[in-house]
Amino acid sequence: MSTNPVDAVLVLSFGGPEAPDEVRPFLENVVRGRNVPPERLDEVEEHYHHFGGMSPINGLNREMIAALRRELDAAGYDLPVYFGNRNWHPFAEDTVTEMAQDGVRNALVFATSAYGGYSACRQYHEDIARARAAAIERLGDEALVPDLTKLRHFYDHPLFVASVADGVRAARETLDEGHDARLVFTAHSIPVSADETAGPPEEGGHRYSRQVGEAARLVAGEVGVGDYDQVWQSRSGPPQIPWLDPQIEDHVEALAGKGVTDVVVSPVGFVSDHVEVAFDLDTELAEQAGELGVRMARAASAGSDPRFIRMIVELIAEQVSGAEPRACGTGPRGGVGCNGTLCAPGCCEPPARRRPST
Ligand SMILES: CC1=C(CCC(=O)O)c2cc3nc(cc4[nH]c(cc5[nH]c(cc1n2)c(C)c5CCC(=O)O)c(CCC(=O)O)c4C)C(CCC(=O)O)=C3C
Ligand SMILES: [Fe+2]
Repeated sequence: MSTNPVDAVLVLSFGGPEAPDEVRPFLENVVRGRNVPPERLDEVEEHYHHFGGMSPINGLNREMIAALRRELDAAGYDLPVYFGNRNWHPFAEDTVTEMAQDGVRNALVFATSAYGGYSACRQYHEDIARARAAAIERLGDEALVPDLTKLRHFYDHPLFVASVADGVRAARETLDEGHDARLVFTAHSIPVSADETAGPPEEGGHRYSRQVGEAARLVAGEVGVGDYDQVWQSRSGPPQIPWLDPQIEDHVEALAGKGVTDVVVSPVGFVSDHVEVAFDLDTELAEQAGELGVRMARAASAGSDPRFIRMIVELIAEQVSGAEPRACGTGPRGGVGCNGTLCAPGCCEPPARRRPST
């Protein structure tokens, strides 16, 4: 923890290309050092070109930041909000250097993921450490570079749950048979081995899938649906490596086979309608559903709801003024670390780098 008062907020996200010639270099950044086959990359490149080489993610994050600035002002917090990414401009390295030059000493980091796990949490701690190291190298003085404390997981925050639930309610209204529609929650699949090591070792793993499951349960409860499904999407990596299943496309096919005609799909695993949502669900899955004769309504993700922005302010208040964390679930929670230290020792070990167990 820093001894300086909190003097800024950094919104840290995944990043996405904003022009056709940025797509390939962006993808190379995403998969650097990972086991993603080139054919998969070619396929994903096409998803981005489907939208003119432009991911909506940066624009959506800029809108989120503008709303957060207004909400912080309204709550009486005089904190500038910065924007940095893992995989594309504005890179976190450049933003943290700029923060140092602006005299920021102690910032809170809101990472755009609700969950634990290597991809959803630990990698953001790594981004923070890398960005600070770059700024220290460029400025030649560690004392100039701000301390950065990542805010906690928020998958069970009542305002997150309420935002996702409202999306489900609105989607249901667009279907004639909406109230009988099958409710399906979806989140990004990860390798089974990564889920096994998600969370601190003493917790026994599976923090990511347990938190996603809990978020789905809480949202279903809020909209009064007892019977729902929670599945996975956007699998990559070689087919012989197991990832969390079922995939949503297989699941919708199975539902159609059972005679289901109406489906509401809620992307509870994501905070905004970026390419994973706009292509994998709104384009590909919607087309498949149409061919199967299934009417599909995609629920909005949480990030577009004003209560989501109020939630970010509450997470900030937890750190600035010791406000009591609000949570409506019973699952494991973590996410907080300063300057890239992990939530707990050995938390969310990436499987590929795990030491041999002999
Ligand atoms: C858990 C999780 C989240 C949710 C948490 C969070 O939001 O942070 C997430 C979000 C996102 N994933 C995104 C895009 C991509 N993810 C990829 C690849 C991968 N994702 C993984 C996991 C996750 N991903 C994993 C285990 C891989 C395999 C390679 C690796 O281990 O890294 C690839 C490479 C090609 C492919 O394999 O599909 C792309 C292009 C975008 C941006 C979309 C846009 O540009 O609008 C966003 C928000
Ligand atoms: Fe991803």
